[in-house]
Amino acid sequence: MTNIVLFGKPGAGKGTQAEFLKEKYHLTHISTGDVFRYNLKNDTELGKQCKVFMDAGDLVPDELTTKMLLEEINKHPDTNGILFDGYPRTISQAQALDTFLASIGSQVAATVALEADDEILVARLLERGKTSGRIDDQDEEKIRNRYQEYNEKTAPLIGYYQAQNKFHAVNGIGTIQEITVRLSAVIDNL
Ligand SMILES: Nc1ncnc2c1ncn2[C@@H]1O[C@H](COP(=O)(O)OP(=O)(O)O)[C@@H](O)[C@H]1O
Repeated sequence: MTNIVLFGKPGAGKGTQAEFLKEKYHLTHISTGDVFRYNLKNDTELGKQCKVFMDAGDLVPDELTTKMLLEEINKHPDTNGILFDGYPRTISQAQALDTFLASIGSQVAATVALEADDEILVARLLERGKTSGRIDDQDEEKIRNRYQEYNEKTAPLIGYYQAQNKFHAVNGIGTIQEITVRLSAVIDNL
């Protein structure tokens, strides 16, 4: 299994790039944001539990998120590898992922980060909010809160993966195709 973590701030383009990478490398794409939104839309028990956090731009508690993530992974026992998009977002989630993957004889092969300036990303999200219907993309204050969550809770993962020699950063500014090429160069070298 080649498991890859796609890393980056909100709006960095993880979802867009995941669509290309999953085809190219035959990976199973798991987006925690997409799974949460699906549950919100369908008003499931999980959806009810995560709504208040998501609407505010806060992270959903680790326990709930990790339980959901492991259920998603278990749906694909024969996968070639998983492309994680939006998980892990905290050190505790990264540890839970490492423990789980080790228990099935696997590991994270690499974390690939899309880098971009905050101001460009905030503008991108506000633009996306005009058409996506996502409540968390329509209000600048909620967007700023997501960046604060990122800086406090998610940014420490850079050091976590650097310590394992698994962190690779690419420039996230350019055309979609240019960025796919940059990400592919990292993955091809693994
Ligand atoms: N790994 C996670 N841990 C906690 N909350 C998460 C996680 N992944 C997604 N969420 C929740 O879902 C929301 C949207 O996720 P996502 O679409 O990945 O966001 P973004 O576009 O901000 O990167 C987050 O703001 C958060 O509330």
